Amino acid sequence: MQSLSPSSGISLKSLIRKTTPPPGQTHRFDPVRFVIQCGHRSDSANTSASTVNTNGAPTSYNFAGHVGSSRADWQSSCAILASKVVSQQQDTEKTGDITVVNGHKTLDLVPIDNLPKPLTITDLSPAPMHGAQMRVAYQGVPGAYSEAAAGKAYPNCEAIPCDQFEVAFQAVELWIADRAVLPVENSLGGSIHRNYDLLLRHRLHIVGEVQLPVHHCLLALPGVRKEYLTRVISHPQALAQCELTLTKLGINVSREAVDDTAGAAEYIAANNLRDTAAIASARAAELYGLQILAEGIQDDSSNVTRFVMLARDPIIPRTDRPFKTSIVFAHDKGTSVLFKVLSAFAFRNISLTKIESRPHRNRPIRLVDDANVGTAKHFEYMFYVDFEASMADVRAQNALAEVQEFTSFLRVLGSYPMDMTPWCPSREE
Ligand SMILES: O=C(O)C(=O)C[C@]1(C(=O)O)C=C[C@@H](O)C=C1
Repeated sequence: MQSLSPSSGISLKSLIRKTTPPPGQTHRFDPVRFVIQCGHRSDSANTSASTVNTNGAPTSYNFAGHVGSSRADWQSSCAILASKVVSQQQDTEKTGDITVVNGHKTLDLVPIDNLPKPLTITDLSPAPMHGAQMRVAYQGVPGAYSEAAAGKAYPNCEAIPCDQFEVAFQAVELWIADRAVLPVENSLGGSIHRNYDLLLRHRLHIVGEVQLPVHHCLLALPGVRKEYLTRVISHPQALAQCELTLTKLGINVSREAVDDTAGAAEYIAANNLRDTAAIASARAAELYGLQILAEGIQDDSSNVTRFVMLARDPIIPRTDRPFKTSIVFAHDKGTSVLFKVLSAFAFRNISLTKIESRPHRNRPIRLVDDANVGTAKHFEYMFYVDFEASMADVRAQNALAEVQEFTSFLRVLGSYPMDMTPWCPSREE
């Protein structure tokens, strides 16, 4: 990955040069790719979601939905799935430059001049850039874990800092970046809900995943001691991941949320704050001239954040290595469909690796009237499921053909190689 140390001084203005996209590609995104609007059908066979990518090459997922044995057999064999809905953590909704979670106060970050500045919404004029080097958008400033994830996903990339997740999505859509690398879940802090919502709102495709061991440090200005601290600032996920350890260290001062971990370090350095510590990476300490007061302060030594890589076009799914597929679906009749959908995977021995539910923003409430007892108000959800199979695998195609029967909306977010990096939790990124 290209270094974003202060000496490199990449200016974001240079990222927005006016060039045209490569031949055969356009700025427009095909909203139908991998989106299947479906109704109920009695026959499940030969349903095909055939689409064309922007290079003109057909990308087709054929859902031939054949169910090989009786429904009663598989319904009983997968009954265990019914209780497996994952509980959710707090939302990390971002608004503008500032994050507010659980009443944490927010801060305005004062940037340091010689580091690349995060893209803002106003930088996003549709002015594409397409060079030989992969440009990868991430949320945060240099030294953020997301920057390390971008480097792990694309080792020789030019990492482009963005001030919001939304901006990273748009940077790819507008050809300012070739890929975005964004966190979706952490082993301690849970899901990054904002990115689930954005995955649905935008038309990018998941083309890969990286799992990054996250090794947090407590950083302060040189000479500052723990006793001087009146507050600890960081990304809300990082605060959540270190809560118990901070208490054990006797640091019972206020916690305040900012947009990203490295941004917290930058803020302390830029404002010469001697009463404030940041939770961030050792690389952030180096970049912003802070000392490490404590290392490895995450509540679990094997703390891992999973990031997804996003692109304008999907990759061709394969079967010669482990693949994962991510889908999102909803149903007009609410959550009763969930068990049926999950059983389509259980029946075919396809393991699920993640289930997430988010409010159905277009139709958040469903009213069910009963003349005798009144009106029930059910909340409506979008369900996100990751499963361990490639879309090139006939089992996955059959499972999705069946899912399509049970759902009113189904979209394949991507089918991509699983991160199979050998387990090395103590390694610092
Ligand atoms: O703030 C950062 O450094 C980030 O990259 C963001 C983020 C997150 O969104 O969860 C990524 C990894 C860590 O889990 C903590 C924070």
